Amino acid sequence: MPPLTSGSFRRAVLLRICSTRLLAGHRRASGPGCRWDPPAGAEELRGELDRFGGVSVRLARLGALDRLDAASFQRRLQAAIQQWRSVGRIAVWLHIPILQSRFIAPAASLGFCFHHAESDSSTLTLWLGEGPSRLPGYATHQVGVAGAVFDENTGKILVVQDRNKLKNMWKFPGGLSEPGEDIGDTAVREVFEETGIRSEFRSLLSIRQQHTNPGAFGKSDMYIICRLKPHSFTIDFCQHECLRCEWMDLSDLVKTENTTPITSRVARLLLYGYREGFDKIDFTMEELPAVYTGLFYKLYHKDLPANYRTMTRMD
Ligand SMILES: NC(=O)C1=CN([C@@H]2O[C@H](COP(=O)(O)OP(=O)(O)OC[C@H]3O[C@@H](n4cnc5c(N)ncnc54)[C@H](O)[C@@H]3O)[C@@H](O)[C@H]2O)C=CC1
Ligand SMILES: [Mg+2]
Repeated sequence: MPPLTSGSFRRAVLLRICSTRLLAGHRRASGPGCRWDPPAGAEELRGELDRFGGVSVRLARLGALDRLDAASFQRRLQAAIQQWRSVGRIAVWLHIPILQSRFIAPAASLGFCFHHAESDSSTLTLWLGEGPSRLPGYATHQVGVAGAVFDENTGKILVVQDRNKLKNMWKFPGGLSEPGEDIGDTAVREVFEETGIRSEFRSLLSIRQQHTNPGAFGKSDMYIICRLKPHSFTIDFCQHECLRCEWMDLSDLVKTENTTPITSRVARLLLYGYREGFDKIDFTMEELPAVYTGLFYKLYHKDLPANYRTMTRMD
């Protein structure tokens, strides 16, 4: 390395200080205001800046904390908060691996709250900006999907009675969507798991939204019913979940009182589609590219005539 002149030495020192600040999230990372002494202990809690002006600290990446006790952690976190405040950070996201959960209580005593938890870690947040917190909440809804498997050749619909319910009413087989699973795939999977029937996604028929749902741990519940076409017909139902399972005349499901209001309504919708054409009731699906991200998404809506799809101006 060539010897440093006094000018280049000063630039090198400034560069080092400024890059330290970038790691810790300093707003005024260049220019004469760059001189800065971090409070003792704050340096160990290095975080990454996000594009909103918050700092994200991942304890799993900070090896120096391995042998730290809760009280020492609290002192370091307090010093770090003081530093983040002084440089105008708006929020702190603290990601704590489950095996370092001893750090949760000290963080909470400094004002942190839970944002969410996954199986092996929890994330706590502290709002440092002005006014009430503008941080977005975590997942708000549970998504359940049912399959209305309708055989157009016989006019029969696949229905089950739930084993674990207090009242044994007829309903469509279905269940909770898994993370990353498409709606149609959930319907086909749940129908197969509960009834042994193989089927294919045709359309989305209805969405119910319900809040403070006891079955969703008090959160909101989206219950989506899809129309499926059967590919097999021999029932082999799941004894754990279902009490009964059968192919029922759609007209009987419309008439029966032994069903839930939503099942009854969708049975009427299906009867209307069966008689007048499914295009009257179907929201079909198309996969489209997302802007910027390189990902794809599924879009559901009523059929759009070809001339409207290609329309470039209003005639
Ligand atoms: N209107 C309707 O016809 C009905 C609609 N739904 C909707 O269906 C969706 C959920 O469908 P499910 O068939 O319930 O889901 P699912 O088919 O994924 O089954 C849930 C499984 O978890 C088990 N389970 C649930 N809580 C449990 C606990 N605390 N301890 C042990 N095991 C537990 C159940 O026994 C069942 O085996 C929701 O969106 C719900 O709102 C549910 C029932 C009726
Ligand atoms: Mg189920």
